[in-house]
Amino acid sequence: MMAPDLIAPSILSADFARLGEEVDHVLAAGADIVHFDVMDNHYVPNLTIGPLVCEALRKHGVTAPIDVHLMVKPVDRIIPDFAAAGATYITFHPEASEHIDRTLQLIRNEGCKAGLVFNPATSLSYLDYVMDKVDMVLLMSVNPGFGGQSFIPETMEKLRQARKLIDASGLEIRLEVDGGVKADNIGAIKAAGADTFVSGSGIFGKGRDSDPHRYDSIIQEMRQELAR
Ligand SMILES: O=C(CO)[C@@H](O)[C@H](O)COP(=O)(O)O
Repeated sequence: MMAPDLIAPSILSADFARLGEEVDHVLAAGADIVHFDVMDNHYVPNLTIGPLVCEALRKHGVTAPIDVHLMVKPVDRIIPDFAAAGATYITFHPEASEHIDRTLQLIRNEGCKAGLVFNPATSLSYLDYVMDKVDMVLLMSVNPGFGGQSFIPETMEKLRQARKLIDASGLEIRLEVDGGVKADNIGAIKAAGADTFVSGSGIFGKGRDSDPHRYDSIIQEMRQELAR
């Protein structure tokens, strides 16, 4: 049975100068979880935010789950810091770990939910021997590093394959998709098997407009598309 849909605004596209307020607004508008992109200018060609910002959001009063997507290599050293900072999910790329099984166990041992992230050209076979140690499978529908890119259509078939693997496992594993997700394709992405939808520019937009009601209407529109 499919888990309830979760909408996860990617704060990469938020106004960082007003981050707490931006997160409050998207959550008040009906978003379910906060997607938190960590880039190290090494694994990906961009540099973003770390555990201090995650902790600051918790101190600000954010109680919603925080879904930390680590685009960081090597990855293990930073995991305890994010757990201490209040991360709920911690996901990482298999290419960024020398010992995938160990990294997944480390995340769970730190009290967080663990996930593996698949770039568009990364094989789902990385799941083969670790399915029982995974709480989330995240399929990138763009190459990681930047917001505002276009959804790669081949992701639809990969989502169908991942959905089959998850259903066959009988385990409670979320299937998240990230990159180019907007109100006009979210319905088709759900139909392909996703249950967790990351959207950055699709929710925050490019204009960095501070009108919070904009978030109400876009998240409502996404919910309507998901309910079709
Ligand atoms: O991890 C990433 C990019 O590497 C994403 O979370 C982006 O932030 C998604 O942005 P949009 O494609 O939705 O604008």
